[in-house]
Amino acid sequence: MPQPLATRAPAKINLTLHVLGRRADGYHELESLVAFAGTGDDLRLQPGAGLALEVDGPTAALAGSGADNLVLKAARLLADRVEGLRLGTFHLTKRLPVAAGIGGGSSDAAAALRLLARLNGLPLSHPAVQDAARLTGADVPVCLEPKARMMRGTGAEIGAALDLPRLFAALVNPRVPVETPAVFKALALQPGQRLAGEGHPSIERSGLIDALQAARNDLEPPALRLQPLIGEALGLIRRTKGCRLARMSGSGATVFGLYDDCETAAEAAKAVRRARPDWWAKATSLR
Ligand SMILES: C[C@@](CO)(OP(=O)(O)O)[C@H](O)COP(=O)(O)OP(=O)(O)OC[C@H]1O[C@@H](n2ccc(N)nc2=O)[C@H](O)[C@@H]1O
Ligand SMILES: Nc1ncnc2c1ncn2[C@@H]1O[C@H](COP(=O)(O)OP(=O)(O)O)[C@@H](O)[C@H]1O
Repeated sequence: MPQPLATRAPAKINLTLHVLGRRADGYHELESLVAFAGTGDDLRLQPGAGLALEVDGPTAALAGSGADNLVLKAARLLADRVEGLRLGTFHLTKRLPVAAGIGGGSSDAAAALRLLARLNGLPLSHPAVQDAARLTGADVPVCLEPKARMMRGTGAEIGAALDLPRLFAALVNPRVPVETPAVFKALALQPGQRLAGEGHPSIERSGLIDALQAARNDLEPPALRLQPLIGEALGLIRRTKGCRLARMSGSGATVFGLYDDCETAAEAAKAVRRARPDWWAKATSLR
């Protein structure tokens, strides 16, 4: 039997997320600095006949293993574009909270495309891989090669990988799902409407946290209106010792705190777990 292939599907964190406006087709134009966490899901592919998916892990039931799992959606979209694509059985170990603003499903889909590309000798720059990523979901292209970079447009315009210093973070999710379309809808922009706001600060290696402080997540206010527990999570993170910045990722509900070193981030995650043992809290590095 051929050896299984394996890859990590790291959590995606939007360190910033500026909404520039809404396009005529209803999608929103974004400018977002995206980074990836040390924590994530794991995906294996056992090459073989047909396409199948098995899912286990703490959040498996929430992600589901049916045809609408983004792993299968991405694999099908690639198989539709590459004749004779070698497939097999995927095994997903699902740990990330679902519908959480950290792109777990998108990262899983991107991981599936990485494994299929490796199995079939396709570069990730291959048009079929790029198209399958874009058509699976707005966040999938940035997850294909998970390194910190700027993401623009609706998500398809991906900047070069950035050489940023490692950031130390605590991620907190109050275990309430927040649906991305509902948050964009609650922004209440009309098609064609632009959102006024300071431009995105330039991102450089030095003074990174200062630049992040000067930016924002425009989805935070509408998400907070829909799910007030996000405000509670932000308050809790903000009060942890050594917190340099507290912000929501993506469309929520996961929030993150940034710290100067990994011990302080670990202490913060511990403090959150003590205060809210029922929540998901994890210390991790971002890059
Ligand atoms: C908000 C972000 C920020 O990175 O992340 P998450 O909160 O999902 O992690 C992404 O833009 C989400 O990407 P993704 O979750 O892949 O979105 P999709 O499934 O393609 O789209 C879900 C819905 O969100 C809205 N949507 C998405 C992206 C975008 N630029 N404008 C939008 O208006 C649309 O209503 C769309 O129908
Ligand atoms: N592999 C997967 N992991 C998580 N969610 C998935 C997956 N496949 C499909 N989904 C569906 O995609 C939706 C968004 O999930 P997810 O990617 O976790 O959201 P977010 O990007 O907000 O963190 C959920 O409603 C979930 O049911």
